Amino acid sequence: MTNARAHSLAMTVDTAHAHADAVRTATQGDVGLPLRAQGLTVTFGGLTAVKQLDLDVQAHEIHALIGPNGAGKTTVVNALSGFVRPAAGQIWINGASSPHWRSHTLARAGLGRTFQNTRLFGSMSVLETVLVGAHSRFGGGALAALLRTKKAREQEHAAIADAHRLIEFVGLGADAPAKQASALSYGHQRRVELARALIARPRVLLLDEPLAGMNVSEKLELCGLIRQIRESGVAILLIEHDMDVIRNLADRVTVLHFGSKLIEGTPDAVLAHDDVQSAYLGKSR
Ligand SMILES: Nc1ncnc2c1ncn2[C@@H]1O[C@H](COP(=O)(O)OP(=O)(O)OP(=O)(O)O)[C@@H](O)[C@H]1O
Repeated sequence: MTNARAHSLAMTVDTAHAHADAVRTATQGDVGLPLRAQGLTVTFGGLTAVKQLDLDVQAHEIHALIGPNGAGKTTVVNALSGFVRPAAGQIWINGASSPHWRSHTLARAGLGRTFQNTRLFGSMSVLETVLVGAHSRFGGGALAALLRTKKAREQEHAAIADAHRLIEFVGLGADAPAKQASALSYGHQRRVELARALIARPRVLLLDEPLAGMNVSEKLELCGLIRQIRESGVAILLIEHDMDVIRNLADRVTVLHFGSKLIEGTPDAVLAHDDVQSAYLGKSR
């Protein structure tokens, strides 16, 4: 990595520090759940896309968020990850809440995400792309980066070592770090995205349709990887349309319908429920 790139990486960290107080002064939730949302409401003009949603993601669980097209799933993930400002409601990450969550303060509090469509930057290598995700971890700020302090150098070395480890963990080959990320196959790009999210050491990871566009064997492999991520201690909120994947992967399922929670429970119980059959699967009772 060039010095200029290392500096810009560390500079972005300083912005996160500017908002750290918001997290530090946050009210402590009464629970240390990786993620809790209460009364979450998101509006777009006259449309209420998410209504009064209560959602908990427990430690070590894969929690699936399902529902028909337009039910509000992506909007929930966008609100939970600071990309959309909720009209109402409160979000706790690891028991901490803030009235002003932004994506970088959420990341520092322990929340990571991937996107419905891969977002990899033009000419960056896999290693550089993954390192972009590390900025929320760094301390020291812009001055330390400019002065190339010992601490800044140590953090950079630790992040690079972590990036290599994670690139291997997500199943990319030994030659992957130097490759251009955007030139990889679609399935491999999704793995790069996972490594980029994991390097921030999240306690909860929001995955928006991580298996979309994959063939059956790619899906199976990625399901295995998602399980490994859960086993490594990261709780997961997963948006997914494939019911076989839900049955296979999820510990708990929340069904959204017109922005509200229809039902929550185990995959078998939820998918067998009459309301889900009619509302989500389009079957008549
Ligand atoms: N930025 C926006 N501006 C206006 N309306 C929006 C915006 N984003 C989402 N919506 C609307 O909010 C509702 C919920 O959309 P959302 O994308 O969250 O649903 P979804 O359950 O993720 O759907 P899908 O399964 O098709 O991805 C829809 O009616 C959608 O048109």
